[in-house]
Formats: sequence, structure tokens, C-alpha cells
Amino acid sequence: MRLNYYPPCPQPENVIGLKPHSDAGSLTILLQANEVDGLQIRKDGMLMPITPVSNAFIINVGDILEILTNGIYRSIEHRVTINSKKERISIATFHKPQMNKVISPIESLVTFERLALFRRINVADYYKKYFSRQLQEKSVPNDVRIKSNNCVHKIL
Ligand SMILES: O=C(O)CCC(=O)C(=O)O
Ligand SMILES: [Fe+2]
Repeated sequence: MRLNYYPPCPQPENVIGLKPHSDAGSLTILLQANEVDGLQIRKDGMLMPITPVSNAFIINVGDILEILTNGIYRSIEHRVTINSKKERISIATFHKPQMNKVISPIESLVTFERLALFRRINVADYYKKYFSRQLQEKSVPNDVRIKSNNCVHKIL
């Protein structure tokens, strides 16, 4: 679980609360706790604001769910901007497999029509790769994603 605190800044255009990223885990349950704007997602290439709704959680698909579903569920790129007057608080709960497990696309979702997009990887190694990079757009580490011309019909 992570508690995010974003202090106000009189020049919000010069700062960023949280750089664009997708969450590493399978699902994130997010509460925009004090209902201040700032969260944006990238949809069809455009950044769009997610206006807080009272007593509602946001459910984010993370990179591990994208891997497990062989890309059928796509993780979502998002970022947080800063408000000029109001502080912002959010609470994110990250759900993920245990560190000693291995993840790969679910076998029944790998077919000749839908080749494997991701390699098999140990969860601990996956997180090591994730955290050894800067937050950047969609986050599935490159060497977990299989290059499109090398896609396979069996999980590696
Ligand atoms: O503060 C937010 O609304 C989003 C937080 C977030 O993306 C994260 O903690 O990964
Ligand atoms: Fe996030």
C-alpha cells in the first residue's frame, strides 16, 4: 500500500506529481482520498483527467495482468499533476503475485492466432527490473516483452 501526498505548488506547470507510468502489479485499487483533481490517464494517445467520485475506488490494470492475459487486458499509463492551491492525497493498494512465483501468459491465451507477447519470468526478478528503471510511460521491462517478429506460440 502507498500513501501519496502531493503538496500544492504556485507554479504547477513547472512540476509533476508523479511521472507517467503503468503500475507493475496485477491490479491497483486507488482512492483519491481528499477528492482533489490531478490524476490523468492516457487514452487513445491523449491524456485525460479522472475526476474524483465520492466514495469510489479506481481500479487500474497493471503490467502483470497484461502479461498474464497475454496483452488482452492492457495496463494503463497514468500520471499525477499538481494543484496550485490544494494539497492532494491518494491511497494506492497494489495487488501482485508472491515474490517466489513465476509469471507468464496463461497457456490457454497463447494460440497460433495470438502468439505469446511476454516471456516467463520470476516475480522477484520482474520487480528488480521494474524498480531498476525510472518511471516511464508503459512499464513492462523490455526484455520481458517478446519482439513482434519473434513472437512464439509456446510460452518461453
Ligand atoms: O495519486 C494518484 O492518484 C495515483 C498514484 C499512483 O499512480 C501510484 O501510486 O502508482
Ligand atoms: Fe500508479
